Amino acid sequence: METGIHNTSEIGRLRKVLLHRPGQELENLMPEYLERLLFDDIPYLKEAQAEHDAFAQCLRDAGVEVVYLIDLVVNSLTSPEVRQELVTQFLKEADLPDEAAGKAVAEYLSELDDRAMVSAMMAGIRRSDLRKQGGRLSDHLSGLEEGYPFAVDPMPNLYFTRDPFATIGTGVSIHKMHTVTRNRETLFGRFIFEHNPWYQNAPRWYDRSASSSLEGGDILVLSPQVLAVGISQRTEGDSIDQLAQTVLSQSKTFQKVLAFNIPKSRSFMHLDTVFTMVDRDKFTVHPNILSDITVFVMELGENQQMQIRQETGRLEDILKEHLGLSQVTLIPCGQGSVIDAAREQWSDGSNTLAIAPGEVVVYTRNHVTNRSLEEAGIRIHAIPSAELSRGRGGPRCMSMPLIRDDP
Ligand SMILES: NC(=[NH2+])NCCC[C@H](N)C(=O)O
Repeated sequence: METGIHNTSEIGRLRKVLLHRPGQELENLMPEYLERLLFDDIPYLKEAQAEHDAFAQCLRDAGVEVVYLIDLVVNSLTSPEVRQELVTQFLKEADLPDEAAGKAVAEYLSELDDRAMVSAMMAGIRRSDLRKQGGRLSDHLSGLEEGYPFAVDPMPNLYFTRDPFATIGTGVSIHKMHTVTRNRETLFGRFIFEHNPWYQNAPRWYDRSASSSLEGGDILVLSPQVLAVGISQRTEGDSIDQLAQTVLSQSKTFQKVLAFNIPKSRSFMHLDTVFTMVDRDKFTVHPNILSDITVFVMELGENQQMQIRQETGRLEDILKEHLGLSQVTLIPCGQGSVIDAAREQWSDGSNTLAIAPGEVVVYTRNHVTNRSLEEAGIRIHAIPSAELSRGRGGPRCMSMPLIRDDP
């Protein structure tokens, strides 16, 4: 059955990709709340949008069809009942202080058309946006009180479409995110894969109702047979158990999951911040994971029981063994310099997006790593990122492949 999804590798020619153009949610970032909202500074929206438009155009120039998250969500609102269901669940997850606030936000949203409503859900709702109710003076003072100025938090990380859900083969895993702020984003994925006519037939490999966290930056489709998943700051072992059991037992092609144990730190938040695939036998890596990395090899035995064995060694040898490669090229971030690796990994020098075998999108700012890629025979498309980088994500983070050619 056609599911609208076909993603069997990291490097097959990219045909269709999901992006989110940063919106007013970035104008609702405040210094005192940056940490909770997972940002390290406040991007200048106009420039961030210009940089993101350059990213989208770079993909279009390469023949990739770009679709935007807001369009998929709006096209999922196929009836007034579905729209109401989204509003109801959105309000439940908005951490509203009381019933009156819920009514005020519901009234505010009810006055908007579908597109404006979804945009407001993404951007966050300022208390000053809400029309004052009632004839009491106290109702009109609420906006003047000290205190938290938002009725509903913004979702500033939405432009990192890699993470809330992930396409794997012809299906999708919809995630439970490590943080509350990002878990709200996965509600849009639920509605797309439940109601959007293009995608509602996609098999589910994971669901946002799960109890343990899984994020898409930790999932790499290394081949039609092999998935890599990071055990990271954001993704728990229990989640990988569940994902591996479902994918290996229900998909028609995947045979193995490699669970890589990586440092649990903010700068190494996902596997794709330290490791991405740029060609059939070439990878970018952070020097810290080149050797003595531990991987758990997960396969189903004859009785469909999961069999797990632990391997520790050089990443190169692990990849050769499990991908059946005679040789592997590992391209170190920052050309292996401790200083340049630290600097460029922080601005996602390892976080490349392959648009075809040996052809990747990178940030111009990571010039040391970019030079390594070119010296290894990789064709790079460098895009500006002065503002986009402030969210701590790169070209791979900012994209979710919907259709790729097989590798
Ligand atoms: N796949 C990735 N590396 N995503 C990066 C996401 C960055 C975002 N600020 C967060 O902390 O979640």
